Amino acid sequence: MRITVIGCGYLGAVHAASMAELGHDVVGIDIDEAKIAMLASGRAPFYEPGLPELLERSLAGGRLRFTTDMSAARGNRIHFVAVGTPQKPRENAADLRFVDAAIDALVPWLEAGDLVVGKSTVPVGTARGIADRLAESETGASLAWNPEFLREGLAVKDTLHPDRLVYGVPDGDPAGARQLLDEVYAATLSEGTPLVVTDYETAELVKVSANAFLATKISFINAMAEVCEVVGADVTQLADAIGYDARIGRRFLNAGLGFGGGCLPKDIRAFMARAGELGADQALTFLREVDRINMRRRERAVDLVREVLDGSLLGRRIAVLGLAFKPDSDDVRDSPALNVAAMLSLQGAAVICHDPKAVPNSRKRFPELSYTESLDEAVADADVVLVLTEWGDYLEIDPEVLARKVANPIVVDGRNCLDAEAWRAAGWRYRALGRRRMDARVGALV
Ligand SMILES: NC(=O)C1=CN([C@@H]2O[C@H](COP(=O)(O)OP(=O)(O)OC[C@H]3O[C@@H](n4cnc5c(N)ncnc54)[C@H](O)[C@@H]3O)[C@@H](O)[C@H]2O)C=CC1
Ligand SMILES: O=C(O)[C@H]1O[C@H](OP(=O)(O)OP(=O)(O)OC[C@H]2O[C@@H](n3ccc(=O)[nH]c3=O)[C@H](O)[C@@H]2O)[C@H](O)[C@@H](O)[C@@H]1O
Repeated sequence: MRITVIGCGYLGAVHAASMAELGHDVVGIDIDEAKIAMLASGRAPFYEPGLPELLERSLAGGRLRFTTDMSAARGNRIHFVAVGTPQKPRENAADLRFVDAAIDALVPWLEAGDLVVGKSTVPVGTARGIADRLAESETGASLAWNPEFLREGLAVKDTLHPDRLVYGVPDGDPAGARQLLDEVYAATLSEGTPLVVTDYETAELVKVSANAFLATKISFINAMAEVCEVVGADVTQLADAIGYDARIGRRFLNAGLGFGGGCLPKDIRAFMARAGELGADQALTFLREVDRINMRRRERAVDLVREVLDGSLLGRRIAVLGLAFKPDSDDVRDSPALNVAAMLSLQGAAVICHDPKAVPNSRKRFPELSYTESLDEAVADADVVLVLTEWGDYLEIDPEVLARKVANPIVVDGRNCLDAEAWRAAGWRYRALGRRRMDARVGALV
């Protein structure tokens, strides 16, 4: 099948390379010339495990190319739209400018029988509006909505082997969108991947409600962490214990700094905004609380650092390990870690930041912070070490070795990811969000 993918960011680049991996003939189109130049030369413009290998294979095999020229869409049968839908400045609503511009640019190249397939995350009602525009264009092209559920860091696996596929198609599916999409995803469907074929609105809502549920689950456990902090209980044991109940499940119950990234925060806000426009805002007021609980975690982390430094941040040397919003990604969009680093710096601390992959993006976002690519340099003479993103590199740190490099062996585990007992045994004062205070030096609860 000849396929266009419009928008080659975290979603689109992986989607284009994965479609080529499935054997299709794919052209990826983006307005960002630098990004396209990198992709065309086989380099991923962001860190995503497995993507460089996919790019290399498909580019060499001639099944994949990249361009900024929309006319390359001509003659293709399927046109995926994977452009950004960020939060509007100073508003909760999604900014649909990029989707509108992509459709405008695509329409002149569409032909009868073509299928435009929305993948971007959009407010419910967007697809029907685009379908109407396509109908007015008299190109004979039609629309399906096929939301994407991939996770950064696992994007290639999630695209090639998703938990489910969802197709939003018009009533009666006159253009045979389902059949075309079944051809696109034939290899995936042959693995028994569950498929939900539904209307546009349900497809759009499946996407945002899935993200809203995940955000709610994280904020639920972080609300429990707040209570644990007050009574001296341990949220990680609590999560383990409730997670054994199959109805609850342990996944997405990791308490800590909360959720960030280019999707969960903006998606729950856009969902609330859309519900408000539809007069259904009461249904989603709980998401406001989910957002607030989430943002409070960042402030709590700053308070905890101040607490372990006996009340004063001024001039104190703080090693921040981890800047990406999650491990195995270089994405710092709405990153809790970077946000905490910036807050500490603003409050007068001498912050030095390390991340295995996200330093360049962090530097662009906050040039005023100090960065290093060397873990040793980051922790040298630190008054406190913060682990804010649970990269594998940090989980492998030997606390005994690290203790010899810092000024004070104090660690704040913002992700509840370290082996607390091992760090305490190595002489560290270990503190974490949502867990009781235990000071190795006095060997008791403090
Ligand atoms: N990042 C992720 O893990 C996932 C993202 N999504 C959704 O996918 C969409 C894209 O997200 P990301 O890839 O993260 O964003 P991104 O910002 O990394 O990529 C968006 C790309 O679209 C390009 N673009 C903007 N206007 C264009 C136009 N008129 N023509 C061609 N290209 C254009 C930009 O230059 C950029 O490269 C969003 O709606 C997001 O919510 C959905 C699932 C997963
Ligand atoms: O719409 C999207 O873009 C994507 O958003 C999320 O994927 P992603 O943002 O890549 O990352 P997640 O693994 O969901 O993590 C999101 C944030 O929640 C945090 N998190 C996750 C799990 C947890 O238990 N606790 C927790 O704080 C992570 O640290 C991270 O900051 C969803 O998981 C994907 O299904 C969805 O496609």
